[in-house]
Amino acid sequence: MKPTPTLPIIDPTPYLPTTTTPNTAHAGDRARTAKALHEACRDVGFFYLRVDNYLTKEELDEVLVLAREFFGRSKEEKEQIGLDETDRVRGYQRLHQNVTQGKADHHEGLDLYAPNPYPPREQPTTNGDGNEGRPLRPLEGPNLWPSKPEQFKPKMEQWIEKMKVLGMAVMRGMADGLGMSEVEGEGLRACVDESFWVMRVIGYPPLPQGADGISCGEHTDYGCLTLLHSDPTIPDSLQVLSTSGRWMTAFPVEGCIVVNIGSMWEYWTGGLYRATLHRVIHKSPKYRVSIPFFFEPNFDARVKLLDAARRKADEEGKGGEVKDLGEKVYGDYLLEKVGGNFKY
Ligand SMILES: O=C(O)CCC(=O)C(=O)O
Ligand SMILES: [Fe+2]
Repeated sequence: MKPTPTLPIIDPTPYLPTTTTPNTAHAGDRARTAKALHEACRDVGFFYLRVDNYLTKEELDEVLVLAREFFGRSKEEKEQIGLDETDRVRGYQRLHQNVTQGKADHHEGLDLYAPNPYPPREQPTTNGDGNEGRPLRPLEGPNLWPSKPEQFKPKMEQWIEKMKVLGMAVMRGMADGLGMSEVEGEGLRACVDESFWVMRVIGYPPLPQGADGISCGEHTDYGCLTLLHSDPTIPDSLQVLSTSGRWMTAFPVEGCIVVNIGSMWEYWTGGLYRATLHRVIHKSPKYRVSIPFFFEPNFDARVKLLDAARRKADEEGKGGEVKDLGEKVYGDYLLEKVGGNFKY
């Protein structure tokens, strides 16, 4: 018997763009989705998002197959696109190179980001031998793509485009869920319409037998929405901390991805919505792959308490729980965070 899902399942279809623009979904369907998003973000910070109306089974499967194929290639080949080859943030990270709270994680990965976020500046002076005179700043370099498997880059690029649209649809639903006016919704969307997205392709070898290890240490995500697609055949790896303080397993549900909200939503809602702690403990014998896509604010977005969040909290008798956490420029926050992520 299949276990009952521990998280709510939400259908974003009424907010997805359709061939008839704008989406002519029934207002009642939108309201149901918006309410479900609000409750999930307020109560758990995690939910399942139905994507089987939006992505074919083939699309869902092929990116995982390509990820698995990439990790199956030789160490030398993978290290050719290692983090050290560019801005020390984009690229391949070997097993144990990623660190969470000072401890090495038991996974390897490939990190991809939206293009260079910095305004153009003068070309670096050369140091006489034709080499550039200054190192790249973090995030300044190009993404490093594997040349094999050949379909990796084009298929992942298609996935990125699909996830951007999906992220925006969820943001529309969340704006309605908070009771935002049309103008307020526009304001929120203007903070994410050029999302400085991040995508990680992660490979988890099983933890050594008998070890009490952790594959990815407990953490909250930094940004806005994490859209996580992982191997549906591996039941019990991702764990989410429930409000009662117990770890619960977010096992994969067919036709769904797992979504959680990051710290930026805490700034937007003064803590009404929570970025929930989660971790990965992968013990089963099969190598696990997962592809979290982080739909983040624009690099220069100024994130601060939304009036709508205050109103909503007051309406629900939770006004006292909302704390103005000040303003964060998303890109600055990201740079603070990525600096501590790796052991070089
Ligand atoms: O691989 C997973 O299931 C989760 C990964 C994760 O939490 C992260 O990369 O932030
Ligand atoms: Fe995470």
